[in-house]
Amino acid sequence: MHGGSFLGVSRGHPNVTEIADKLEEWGINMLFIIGGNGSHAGADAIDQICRNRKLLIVIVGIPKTIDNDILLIDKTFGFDTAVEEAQRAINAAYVEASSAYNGVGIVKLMGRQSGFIAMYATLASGQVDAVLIPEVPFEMDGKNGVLQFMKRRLQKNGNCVVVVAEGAGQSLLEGTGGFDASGNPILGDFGKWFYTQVKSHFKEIDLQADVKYIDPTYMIRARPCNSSDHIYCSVLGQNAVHGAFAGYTNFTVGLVNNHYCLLPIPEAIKQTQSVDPNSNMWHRCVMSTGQPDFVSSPPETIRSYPLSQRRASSLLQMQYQLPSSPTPTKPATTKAPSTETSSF
Ligand SMILES: Nc1ncnc2c1ncn2[C@@H]1O[C@H](COP(=O)(O)OP(=O)(O)OP(=O)(O)O)[C@@H](O)[C@H]1O
Ligand SMILES: O=P(O)(O)OC[C@H]1O[C@](O)(CO)[C@@H](O)[C@@H]1O
Repeated sequence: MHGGSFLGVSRGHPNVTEIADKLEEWGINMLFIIGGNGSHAGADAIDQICRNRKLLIVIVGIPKTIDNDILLIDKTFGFDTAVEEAQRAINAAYVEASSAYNGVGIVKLMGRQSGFIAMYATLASGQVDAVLIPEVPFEMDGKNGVLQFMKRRLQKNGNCVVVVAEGAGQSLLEGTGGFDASGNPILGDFGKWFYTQVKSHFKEIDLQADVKYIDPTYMIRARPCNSSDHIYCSVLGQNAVHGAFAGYTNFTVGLVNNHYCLLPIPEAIKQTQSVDPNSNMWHRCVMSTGQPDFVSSPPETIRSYPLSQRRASSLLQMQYQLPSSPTPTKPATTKAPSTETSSF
């Protein structure tokens, strides 16, 4: 087992009409497309052409991306491995930071528009002071800003580890305005920008700090898959073939609430799956770091009572479906929480 893809990867809009032409010319009657949102959009486009031409060609997607950003399915193939490797990078950052005097470790993780890798790796490591993802706005400066928080953590613990997702804080940067060959926006380099800001801020306030920046992104993506992903991938492959031989088309495969399912591609590509800041998982994540909302004015609905209560209350409300209350009360029974609507 090794990482990468022996089939090769593509960025850039292939000509879907030419693809359909070749399928027809070569008499291919099943096409399996492995990849993320873009690849599935391509699969959908090819399916449309095949339908228009009344070609009996089955088009199947297999969700493979470390980003885990495909709608409806619990996880994409590759995500689990990415989280495991990302957690190692966080551990390295923590070891460095905790060994240095006022050590600061900044770890950049992939995820263009979704912070799943950052969120899960943070949860898995338990060594993160703050995590910044694209879905959750934050401020750098001011008393509620990230920099003040980092200073407080340094004063309290003597070290601080911050995880930043690739797509975080784009509103704070000058956008590149460009797009890659596949049409994905080219992002500003938030990780490096953040590192520079942290360094110059501590210099400005005369706080001696040893700031290190770790960018393990391609090492994470290039890793051979772990055992869980290995099994998952095999089952996805088997289900893709079963579905194709059963005569379905324009579908993808995946775990949905822990059940293997076939899903229509048009539904799966309606939008990018992203971290829901109101989800149990994000709440678990911020509970584990203990980070506040890095904004000067939190949304109206949660402004009226303190952070500690707010977190407990929102967790209880979600898990036991209590009515909204500033002072959380104990649920009548302690039976297991009703099933969550999604694994996030
Ligand atoms: N609407 C579309 N029609 C046809 N092809 C598309 C479309 N969108 C994307 N593609 C093609 O699918 C391929 C993969 O797309 P993209 O580069 O966005 O990666 P992805 O599948 O989303 O996976 P990842 O985000 O993990 O890299 C590219 O060759 C891209 O041009
Ligand atoms: O190989 P490239 O073009 O640098 O792509 C990087 C992107 O690919 C991914 O690894 C997978 O979609 C993203 O997390 C990241 O933004």
